[in-house]
Amino acid sequence: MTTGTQAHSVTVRVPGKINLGLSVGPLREDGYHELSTIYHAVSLYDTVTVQPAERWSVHVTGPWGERVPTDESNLALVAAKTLAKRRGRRAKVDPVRIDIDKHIPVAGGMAGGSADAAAALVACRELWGLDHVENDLLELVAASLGSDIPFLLHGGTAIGSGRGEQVTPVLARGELHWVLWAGEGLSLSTPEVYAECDRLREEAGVEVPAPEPSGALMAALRRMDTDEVADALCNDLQEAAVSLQPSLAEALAAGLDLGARGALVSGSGPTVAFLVGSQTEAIDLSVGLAANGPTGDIVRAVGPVPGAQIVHHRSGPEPTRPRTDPDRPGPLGPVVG
Ligand SMILES: C[C@@](CO)(OP(=O)(O)O)[C@H](O)COP(=O)(O)OP(=O)(O)OC[C@H]1O[C@@H](n2ccc(N)nc2=O)[C@H](O)[C@@H]1O
Ligand SMILES: Nc1ncnc2c1ncn2[C@@H]1O[C@H](COP(=O)(O)OP(=O)(O)O)[C@@H](O)[C@H]1O
Repeated sequence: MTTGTQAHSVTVRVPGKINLGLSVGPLREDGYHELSTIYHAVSLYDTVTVQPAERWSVHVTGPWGERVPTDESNLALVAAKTLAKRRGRRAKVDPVRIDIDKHIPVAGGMAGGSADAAAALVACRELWGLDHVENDLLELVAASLGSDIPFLLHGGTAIGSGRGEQVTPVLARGELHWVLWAGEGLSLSTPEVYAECDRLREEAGVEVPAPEPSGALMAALRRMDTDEVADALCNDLQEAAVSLQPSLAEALAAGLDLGARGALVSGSGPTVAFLVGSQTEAIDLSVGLAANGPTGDIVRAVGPVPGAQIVHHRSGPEPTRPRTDPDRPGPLGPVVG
């Protein structure tokens, strides 16, 4: 898109995700597992702001800020630098300072690092005026950096296949209400959870079939019937996550006892997602968990919500109004108002 004036800063809001279904196939030769997953973006957001600077840097604030690396390994910084390399010969780009306001649990199975990477791609494309970088190229760059990143460009509810990087939107109407629980001091490494899943399967001597989307879950989403969705929630990584972090079993049981319609570990965990029927039920469950559940951070959220969206673009001395309606699910990439 053409901005006319040089942008001084661009702010992008990006959601975390849960996996409503996660079917994990056999280990591939490249070290990844073939997947069929149903991603679902929820209203727990990080905010990523980029602005031109003398040198590349990243600064992180917010409740999870202290757990995020600010060195060269930060995924938002990696994403920005990768886009800078892929910009094409004529486009000139300056280094950027990246500010992340971190609300998505770190190493929690909600793809927070991937979310920041997706946000950095959308923000830098806008800041640098890379109108020629089409969504397809942005998706390619995203996929090269992490399996979950392309989904965070889309948001909504979508099937992920391949290693998770191939994303197809699911037509689902209505809203689901969630209570998210992130246990105090808990974190799990994604590769370790996949490895534990392989180990448990080998130990049980099970033949691993090709992954496929759950028909029951797809049907429940078409009807958007909360109880049907609750019954169809499934995650092949849950057993492995609980094996590595046994306290998760207690958290899952506590939420169900306190009235959740359904419960599952989000992706590789350890965040637990509880499905409830309404905002009132979400408040009741949050209060119940805070009073009687295991210690952790408790957040209410709804889904689906759109992926990485520009919410503020400062191109002159005065801040401009938000350019998008961040609550309206939209197509891939920013929607210019
Ligand atoms: C499990 C999931 C479910 O959505 O998310 P999280 O729970 O981590 O957020 C994803 O598959 C995580 O995706 P992401 O975190 O982007 O993983 P990547 O950086 O691509 O890969 C990190 C490592 O995870 C393992 N991996 C990842 C994806 C996949 N399909 N098979 C794998 O075996 C590999 O060991 C890989 O080296
Ligand atoms: N911007 C970032 N936000 C969060 N984690 C990041 C970021 N950049 C790099 N990381 C690293 O990525 C790892 C995975 O974090 P995250 O994406 O939050 O979890 P998950 O893979 O479970 O969804 C963390 O251990 C952290 O060190």
